[in-house]
Amino acid sequence: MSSAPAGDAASVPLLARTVPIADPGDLLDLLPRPDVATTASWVRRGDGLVGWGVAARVETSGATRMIDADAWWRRTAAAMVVRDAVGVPGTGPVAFGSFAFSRRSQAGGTLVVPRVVVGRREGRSWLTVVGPAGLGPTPSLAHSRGDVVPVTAPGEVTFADGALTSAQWEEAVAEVVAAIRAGTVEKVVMARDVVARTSADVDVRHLLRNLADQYPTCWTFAVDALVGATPELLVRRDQGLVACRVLAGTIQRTGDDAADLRHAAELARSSKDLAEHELAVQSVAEALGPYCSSFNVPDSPFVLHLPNVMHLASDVTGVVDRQTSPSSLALAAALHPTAAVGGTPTPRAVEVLAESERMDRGRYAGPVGWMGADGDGEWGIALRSGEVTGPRSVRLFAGCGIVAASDPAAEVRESEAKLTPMRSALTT
Ligand SMILES: C=C(O[C@H]1C=CC=C(C(=O)O)[C@@H]1O)C(=O)O
Repeated sequence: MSSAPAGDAASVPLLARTVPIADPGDLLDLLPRPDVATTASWVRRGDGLVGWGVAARVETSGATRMIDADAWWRRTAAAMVVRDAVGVPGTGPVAFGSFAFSRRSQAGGTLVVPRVVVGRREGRSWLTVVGPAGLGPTPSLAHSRGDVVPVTAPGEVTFADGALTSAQWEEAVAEVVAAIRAGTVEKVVMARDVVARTSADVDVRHLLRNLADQYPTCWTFAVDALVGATPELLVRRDQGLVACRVLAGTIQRTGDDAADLRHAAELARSSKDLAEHELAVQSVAEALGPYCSSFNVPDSPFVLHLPNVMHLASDVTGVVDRQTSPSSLALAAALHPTAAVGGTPTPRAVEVLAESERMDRGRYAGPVGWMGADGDGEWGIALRSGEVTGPRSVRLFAGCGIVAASDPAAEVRESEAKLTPMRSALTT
């Protein structure tokens, strides 16, 4: 684990000051600079948090990457001087994080405490500034933004195969279907990657703007060079309540509303998709059970409509157990990987996907989100996302739940539909 600059040995304590501000307009429009490494976002339907600059950060790795980050945050937040004049979830010091899908991945995990965070929740807006403790003027948004660099588009974009061509990936899916039919595993989520190259440098704000405009019901995120708009909430802990939005089972949109409504009804009745969905819901319920004093699992899923696809969705809710009181990140660690991104049974499915995909997923399909000093926070699953791997390159990912009834060619089409958000964020 490595941390900077407010690590354990920091001599000057950090001061986090939160002040109420007038409605600042669109949060994403406030981001002052194009740098992906120092820009943070977690925005849905205009509410959420954006941040920039780095007051403190930690890098973790291995099987304990989330638990180590959680412990670091507890120590770091406890050592901070906090002056919070707003006092709602998301005010005071906040850490944004993203974590690798696999404990074996080089990508490990990161928590970043931005220097500046602007938030909005249900009509209230605030500004938090984190820096070395000392007397200073009341934080102001204009001062905190500094010199604003205009947003730029990435120019010409070309897409190339990642680890596998789509034909090779289709073959790999067929082999996994055969393994499932032979009974060695029940469900495996198979992912693929595509590499985008741009003719101009990637400005993370351009991607965030397009994602938020096109997918307003998703959580538009940027943390440590990982960018996306996910429809799936791994876990939210908010004042003692826990919520998860579980997705599994997908059908593509056609653009014809009447046909899409018919397809939505078919999806809600499809035994293949309902079975796939049930495995995902069960995995969440089993992982959450020990941490909740009570929880509710809906009897049947609803159909979530997105511009590119429709999903079977279930909102699982609960009351967090007061005795253990795990933080939102500890809950994310307990839940990850759900059957919606790993498979069933999870340990075997994760082995199969690691062999079959022929790539390191990096932080795709890992937990991404934010957490406050009290442990409340929101962690999504980093789907419909890409990792900015260089000034002009982005690695895009998409995956599909494979069960015995899956058709490999249809899964290739589904993966293309799931790549659409990031492709069009780059090219629009
Ligand atoms: C793994 C992904 O989607 C998951 C989430 C929703 C529906 C899924 C499905 O129907 O296959 C996947 O389990 C992805 O978008 O990369």
